[in-house]
Order: sequence, then structure tokens, then C-alpha cells
Amino acid sequence: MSAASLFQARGLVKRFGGLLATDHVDLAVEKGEIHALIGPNGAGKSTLVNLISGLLPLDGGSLSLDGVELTGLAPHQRVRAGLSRCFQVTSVFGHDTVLDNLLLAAQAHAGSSFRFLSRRSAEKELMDTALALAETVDLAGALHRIAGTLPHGAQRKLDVALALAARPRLLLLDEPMAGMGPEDSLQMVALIEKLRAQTAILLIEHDMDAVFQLADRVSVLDYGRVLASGDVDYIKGHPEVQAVYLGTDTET
Ligand SMILES: Nc1ncnc2c1ncn2[C@@H]1O[C@H](COP(=O)(O)OP(=O)(O)OP(=O)(O)O)[C@@H](O)[C@H]1O
Repeated sequence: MSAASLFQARGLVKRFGGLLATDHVDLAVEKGEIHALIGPNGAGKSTLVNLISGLLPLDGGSLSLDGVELTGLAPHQRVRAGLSRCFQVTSVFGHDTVLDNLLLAAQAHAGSSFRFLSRRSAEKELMDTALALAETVDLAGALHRIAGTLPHGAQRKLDVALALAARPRLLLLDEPMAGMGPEDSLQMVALIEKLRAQTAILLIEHDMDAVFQLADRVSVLDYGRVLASGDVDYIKGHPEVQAVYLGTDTET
């Protein structure tokens, strides 16, 4: 962790009764970095992501993004500060079209400059934003489809687009490949690789091929603490990581 890290988590603690689910975790994500978080089932990955996004209150420690203290902020305030997340369960509005989903998300994050635009200019700007998001996630050909009728892979891409509407500086992706077949997984890997240019990413994922392909750095959680953190070669060669995770079944 350097003083200039984009995102810093220091000494995070979460207890559930007697269980220490997050055990003094330090984690840093640098600008432009894809940082993967891996670990066996029950290691504390979801708990950590919920602490970072503000869905769970901390029992100890602090968080900052780009020098702004996030500790104690509500989830929507963290989004405004530049931290956006995708969920394991998709947050798409299933009965609306892809375009309406994107327009709603664009509007939600439009910001105060919109107050000074005419209605027509504001609508054009929202439409431009929505179309650009669709282009980014390769859904420009599905704008008028009802979101809930899209195949699973396309819904996950739409979910990513909704998170991108907030223009995050750090994007949390919680198992983006979950439930996907090989073709959709390849497309999601290509999308995440492309997003590297616009936001840093904290990626929680069980698909080790995807993790090793994408990650600049990998942190391994075990029993709520960081067992190891380093580049892919370091993690692949780490004896304890081999023992607790890579050498065993990595499927959920
Ligand atoms: N709300 C809760 N109340 C009590 N215990 C919890 C709660 N949430 C999680 N735990 C426990 O905390 C530990 C960490 O769980 P967590 O879901 O964060 O792990 P995980 O690494 O995300 O697992 P998975 O890969 O299965 O999603 C587990 O022992 C789990 O049973």
C-alpha cells in the first residue's frame, strides 16, 4: 500500500457474534489496477465487499478513495464519491427495456450541472450517455429488448453498464462470471479488460482462469484475513495459497 493508492482499506474488522469474519484487513487498489480478491467459500469475500460498499457497518478500521474518507458514509454517498458496485444478483429492472434501464441510471447520476440545461439538451445528454454505455458493454443492438428477457450473460453486461453510469473510479465486481457458460465468460473477461482504461476494479471471482488473465494483483482471503497479496506469479507459487485454495476445489 502506498500513500498514493487510489483506494485504501486499513485494519477492517467485522464480527458476527463470536465469529471474526473480517480480521484486520488491509487492502489497497491502485489507479488503473484490476485487483482480484479470491479465497475459499466462507473466507469473508462478500462480507469485505459489503463493508467496502457500506451495506454492512464496520466494527473497526477505515476506508478512503482518492483521499476522501468513506468510513461512516452511506452506500449512496460512497457511490457519489466514486465507488460503484455490481451485485451477484443482478440489479436490472426486468420489465423495462435495456434503453430505459440505461436512461434511468444515467439520470440518477446526472449531477447538478443538469439544472442549467434546457429540457431538450438534458434529454439529449441522457440519451448520449445511455447509448455510450450500451456501446461499452456491447448491447447497442439490444436497446429495445425487455431487460428481463435477455440471456443471463447480457443481463450481467447490463448490470455492469448500470454501475458504470455512476462514472466510478473504483468498480466492485462481485462474481461477474457466476452462472455463465464459457462463451459468456470470455465476453465478460473482454469487457472487464476494456474497462481497465476508465476505472480501477476490485474483482471477486471464483473463475481462476479469468482471475489470472485479468488481475494485476491478487489478494487471497482465508478465515477473514489476507493470507497473501501479490502478482499472479507470486500467488500461483505461494505454498499456503496452494494448500488452502488453488490446490483444492475452486468452484462454488
Ligand atoms: N449476516 C451474517 N451473520 C452471521 N454470520 C455471517 C453473516 N454473513 C456472513 N457470515 C459468516 O461470515 C463468514 C464469511 O462469509 P462470507 O459470505 O463473507 O464469505 P465468502 O468468502 O463471501 O463466501 P462465498 O465464496 O461462499 O460467497 C462465514 O463464516 C459466514 O457464515
